[in-house]
Amino acid sequence: MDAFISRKRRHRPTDADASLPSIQNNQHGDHEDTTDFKLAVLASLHPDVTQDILLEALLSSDGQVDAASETLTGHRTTSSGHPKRAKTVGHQSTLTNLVRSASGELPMNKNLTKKGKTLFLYSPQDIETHTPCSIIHNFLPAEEANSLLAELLDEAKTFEKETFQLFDRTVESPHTMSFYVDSLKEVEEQKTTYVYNGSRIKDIRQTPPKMLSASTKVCQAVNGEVQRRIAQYYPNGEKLRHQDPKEWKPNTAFVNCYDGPQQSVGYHSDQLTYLGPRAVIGSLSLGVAREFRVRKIVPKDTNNDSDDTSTADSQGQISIHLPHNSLLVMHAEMQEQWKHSIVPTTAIDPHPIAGSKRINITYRCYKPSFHPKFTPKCHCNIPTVLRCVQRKSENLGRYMWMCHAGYTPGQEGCTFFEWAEFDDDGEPPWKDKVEQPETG
Ligand SMILES: O=C(O)CCC(=O)C(=O)O
Ligand SMILES: [Fe+2]
Repeated sequence: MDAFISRKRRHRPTDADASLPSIQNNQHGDHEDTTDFKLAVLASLHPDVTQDILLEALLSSDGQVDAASETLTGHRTTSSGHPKRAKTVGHQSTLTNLVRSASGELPMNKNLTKKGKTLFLYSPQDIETHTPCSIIHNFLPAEEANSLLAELLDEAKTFEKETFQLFDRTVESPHTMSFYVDSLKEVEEQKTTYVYNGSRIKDIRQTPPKMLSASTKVCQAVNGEVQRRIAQYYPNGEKLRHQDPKEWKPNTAFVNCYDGPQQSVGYHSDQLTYLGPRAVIGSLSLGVAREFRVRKIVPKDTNNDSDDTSTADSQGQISIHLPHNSLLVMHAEMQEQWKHSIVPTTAIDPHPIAGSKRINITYRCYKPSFHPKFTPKCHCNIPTVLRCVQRKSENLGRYMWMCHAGYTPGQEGCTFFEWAEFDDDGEPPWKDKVEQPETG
């Protein structure tokens, strides 16, 4: 997984400030001082406390993270001594029949979530109709899924939590992870060239055999799903602007391990720096089933107070059930406009092989033209991070290159900011300098 959170920059006025959009942090990515960011901070400091309790504490502390944290330290458990339980209002249903229009068209934009509510979806049809994701259950042959799970449980014994600097504290991610590339040469290159939140990832490994062979199947399935998505859901059956028309070929993966029901990852969008705009991600779940929550990012200056319940607002969320051996495809509209998370829960059904653990592999396609030797460098001489304006209507959807050195403990960032431009296929202006790998 990418850095699941990054610290808020100390504000220093810049020339770009006038036009600087308010941005969101994300995993392998971005937040700033949004409620999500504060909730993620609190979740890191209080991993045993449920999201709604965190939110309550934050609200009663006027949005002050430190004050909310103190409240939670005093009230971590109920009088019975048990951690407080979520009071999430949820409902589960098969919605397909309910929402299909008379013409049989799939009403993609008719979101059914409502402020403060969670809609639980299980069927592939419901999931692809109401979220930018599609899912394939029982993806690998059962034996293959089990042996891949065993291989990764073994790997996960030595996974570590990611640590990052947050104000004066060093905070740990609420689960463990490692990063995989397919060859030793790429391991070396990652160690010396690629930058994540201003520093290098320490634990980079070579993809083990079963994960590598699963990757071939993931590749085929994801490309099939992408083509189907374009044909069935996108306007005029055409790919999105900035979406890469070429075959999606995974060459890197974050493997996450969630050990027990309380391990989680906060709301984030995945970082696009090395994937480019409109990225597609294939996410294979193994072991204990968990809930994957998604929610649409609503620009801040949009009026969210209306009673229009057909529009997903910044609070309403959709929960996608991710059982063992399911492949979730996050499509090209996901990272720019939606956030996702794995929420802590109070109970799980143990898995016969994994016990209380869930393993998740997010297969990604790092693109040659987004190699850090090509992307803009900031004044600190560090390759910059690619972000998308997600919250402000002004400049919504525009991309920008920014310094991310300040996210590393002990390091100060600079004020570098540059709008990022891409052609219709998501290629940057320097694409002609880049040697493209052979396709096929
Ligand atoms: O565990 C999951 O399903 C999601 C992980 C994730 O969001 C990530 O690695 O970026
Ligand atoms: Fe993610």
